[in-house]
Amino acid sequence: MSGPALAFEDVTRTYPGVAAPAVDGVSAQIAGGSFVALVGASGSGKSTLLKMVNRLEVPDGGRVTIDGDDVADGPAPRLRRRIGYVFQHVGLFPHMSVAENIAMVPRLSGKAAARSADVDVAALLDQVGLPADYATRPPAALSGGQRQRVGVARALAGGARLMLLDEPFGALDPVTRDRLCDTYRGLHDRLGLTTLMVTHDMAEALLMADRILVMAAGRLVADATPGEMLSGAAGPEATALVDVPRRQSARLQALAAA
Ligand SMILES: Nc1ncnc2c1ncn2[C@@H]1O[C@H](COP(=O)(O)OP(=O)(O)OP(=O)(O)O)[C@@H](O)[C@H]1O
Repeated sequence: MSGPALAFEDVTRTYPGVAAPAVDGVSAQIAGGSFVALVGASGSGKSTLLKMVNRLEVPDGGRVTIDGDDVADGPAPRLRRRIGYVFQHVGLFPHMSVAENIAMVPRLSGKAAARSADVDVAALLDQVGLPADYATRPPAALSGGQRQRVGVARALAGGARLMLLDEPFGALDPVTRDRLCDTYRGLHDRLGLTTLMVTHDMAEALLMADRILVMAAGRLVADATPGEMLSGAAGPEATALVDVPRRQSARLQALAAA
């Protein structure tokens, strides 16, 4: 069974006091079980688009649906139970243990009596590649990469099958980042999740995602597979983004050959 389908239908969001819309008439269908990366220059509207899925932002026009249900219907906590959300500085509660942090989300999102004991913390830690005895540690006793792993475990704790990732690995060193990307892609496949991930790293998008959406000035300017992006078939904006890792790779190869 795969995660839910997600759809953006002509979605627009203009922040109060700002003339230009942050998101401007975006439409996209994301199939259940797919891994989609959202890329584009800083300020192009990626985070705003993502936040309209879990109602941290509300569209002025259009709608967002999950398996056909408008996210605007019903209480926000019920919606957020269906969605895992991981962002750059994952925001663990410092005075709680790792286990308490992981069990916190079901409680916040309204699932009655979800104490640490109700969530299989050891299994979740195992899924994100952390030893079970980390459960009793405070977040301060973890590295940045380990904290992000706990963030992923917490996002999965409520049983969500739709994951929104906003630069989840952005603050990590490249080696840790690479490992965590592998762990996460493995999890996505094993659990049959639907994932929408904002990233600034085009190489990461190309290597991790099934499909890449490119935003520029609030609009969707390309929607293509990594192969189409690399072949130049996805248009000039996409090609310009792909050229960055391509040039870096060529320079490295030249260095190695020198
Ligand atoms: N709360 C807000 N109030 C006013 N304007 C905002 C607010 N949040 C974002 N914006 C503006 O909306 C536009 C899109 O912002 P958004 O954070 O969605 O872009 P982004 O592509 O995720 O950027 P980045 O890659 O830098 O995180 C930007 O011009 C930004 O300044």
